[in-house]
Amino acid sequence: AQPAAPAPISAPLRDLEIGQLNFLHTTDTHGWLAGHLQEPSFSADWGDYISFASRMREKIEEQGRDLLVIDTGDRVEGNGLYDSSKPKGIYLSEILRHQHIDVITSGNHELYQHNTSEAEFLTTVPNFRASYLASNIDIYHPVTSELVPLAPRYRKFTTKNQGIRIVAFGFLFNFNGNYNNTVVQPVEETIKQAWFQEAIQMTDVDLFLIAGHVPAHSSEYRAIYREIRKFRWSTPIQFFGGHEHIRDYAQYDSKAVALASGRFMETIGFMSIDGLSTSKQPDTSSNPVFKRRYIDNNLFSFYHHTGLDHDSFPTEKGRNVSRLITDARRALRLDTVHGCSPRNLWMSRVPYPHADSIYSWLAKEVLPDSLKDENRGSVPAVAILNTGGIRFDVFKGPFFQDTAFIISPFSNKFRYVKNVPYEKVQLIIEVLNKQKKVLGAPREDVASLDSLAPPEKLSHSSGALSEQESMAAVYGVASHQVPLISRRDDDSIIPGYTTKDDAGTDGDDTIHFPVSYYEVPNVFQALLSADESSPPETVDLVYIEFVEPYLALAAKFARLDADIPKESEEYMPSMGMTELIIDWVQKHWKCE
Ligand SMILES: Nc1ccn([C@@H]2O[C@H](COP(=O)(O)O)[C@@H](O)[C@H]2O)c(=O)n1
Repeated sequence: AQPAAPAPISAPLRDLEIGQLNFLHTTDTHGWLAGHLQEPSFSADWGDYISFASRMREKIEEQGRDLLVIDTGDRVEGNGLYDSSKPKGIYLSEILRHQHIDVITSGNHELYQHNTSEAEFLTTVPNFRASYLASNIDIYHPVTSELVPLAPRYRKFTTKNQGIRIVAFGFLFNFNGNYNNTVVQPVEETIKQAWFQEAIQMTDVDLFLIAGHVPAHSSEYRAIYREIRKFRWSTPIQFFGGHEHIRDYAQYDSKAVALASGRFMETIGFMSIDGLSTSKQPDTSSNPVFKRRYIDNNLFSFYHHTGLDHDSFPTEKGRNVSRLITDARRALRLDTVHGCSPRNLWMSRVPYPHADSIYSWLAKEVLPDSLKDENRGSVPAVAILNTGGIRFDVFKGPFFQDTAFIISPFSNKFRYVKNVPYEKVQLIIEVLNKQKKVLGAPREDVASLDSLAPPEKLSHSSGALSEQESMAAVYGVASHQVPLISRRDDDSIIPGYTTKDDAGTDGDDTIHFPVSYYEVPNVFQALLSADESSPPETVDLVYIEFVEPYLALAAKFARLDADIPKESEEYMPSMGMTELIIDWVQKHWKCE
């Protein structure tokens, strides 16, 4: 773990059930390779994970069984370790590559920017060679400009000890917010292609392995499942997914399941399968048994599951990688303290608006104080920001350089349109928050207004949680994420994930009591340079650039006669959201 990481807190644990074939799974790590330095439950780093995978492999292989390691993308954007270097990501790929990964795929965040997908193509794909799969992503080659697959479409391999014959794929959900140097083919089209048809109709396959940056419960995975079942009605299928940042498990039939393993290095997903046919014992009538576990990413859990301790657990490679992370964090000055937060500020543990909501803090304090374009003098303005642009909570106490990138990693700029009636702005906000879809939207990604909000909200609208569970979540019953820990006086149980999935309520390795979850709107607004007692007649409509396509459609819906992409200009060009927050904290949150 990192020198500054808090020690994990002991808690009651459920064991892992080792099978014939076992998996460790990460997804949506978003640069959190140092682990969580303010949360004991998630305080292990990528070096510890390397030791964990290696020790688990030793334990499993001693029994003649197999272990595969999977990562399903969104490794970038979301933490100072990735976002604060110039250029972004110069330390991350070197740290990542030391983990042995058997199947690795791309997420949407690897494709938002031109240079991110090129770095993927030129560095991460070669680093992981045959393990990187891209079944539905192409890239314009940086040198030849030819459209080529980002990585191989699929891979057939046989496991080392058991001889399990696997055909593996690597998918991305139907994403179209990518920069124009990549092409993401819709999953439903990809599965009609000859290469996919040939791959799923191969004989001598004991398991189809679908890794992807795709929610466990999703139309994309259902389409793949149906296509495979048309030809292979009884071959076991193991899906690994992500994107919604939740722990989730879907049972498609008795031989086909999907696991999603959370976000931000909070969770190491574990799966085991028993009863598979193998090259040594081909038996098509096998009845596999699937077991899943969501491991809290901390050393207490790792020691328990490996049966090792402080001295026997770490591997040399793991220790070296932890050191690499420490060095990178030092070079990036991520421990620099800009101020001290007087209270916790939550994304979804309190409703919005609320005195302890991070969005209320931004809307009422940070933006009115700091978002000002000198060229606009005292013209009143309303700023519209998507809640999904804010990625994490702020904890009471030191506000580090890293904290700024953790809560606001994206390099989105502000833009504005002049002279917009205040009433129209309010109508636009209502459309963005209340309408499920903007009517007549020309592009699928733009149509889904849920993409403006944090990804966890998607699981509520996509049905990963039942309506009842979703309501329970909104009313603060279901758990979602864990803030700074305080033990309940009466017992050893600490707050944390209490996941409910298709297999029940026993998935989490650590037994927790739940924390509350409230749904947030898609966008929130801040009134700038205005007398709050009476609303202005017209305002500058300021917005964070990620919302532009959605805003343009909502504006049409609200009958605002303006072509927003064409008529808008940069607002306060010198500052992005991250710098603005740092600046505000330095001025307002002195440490005592
Ligand atoms: N430049 C960006 C990129 C993304 N967002 C927000 O993040 C969401 C996607 O994140 P996932 O981890 O779910 O893939 C996206 O829908 C936006 O809400 C952003 O604000 N700016």
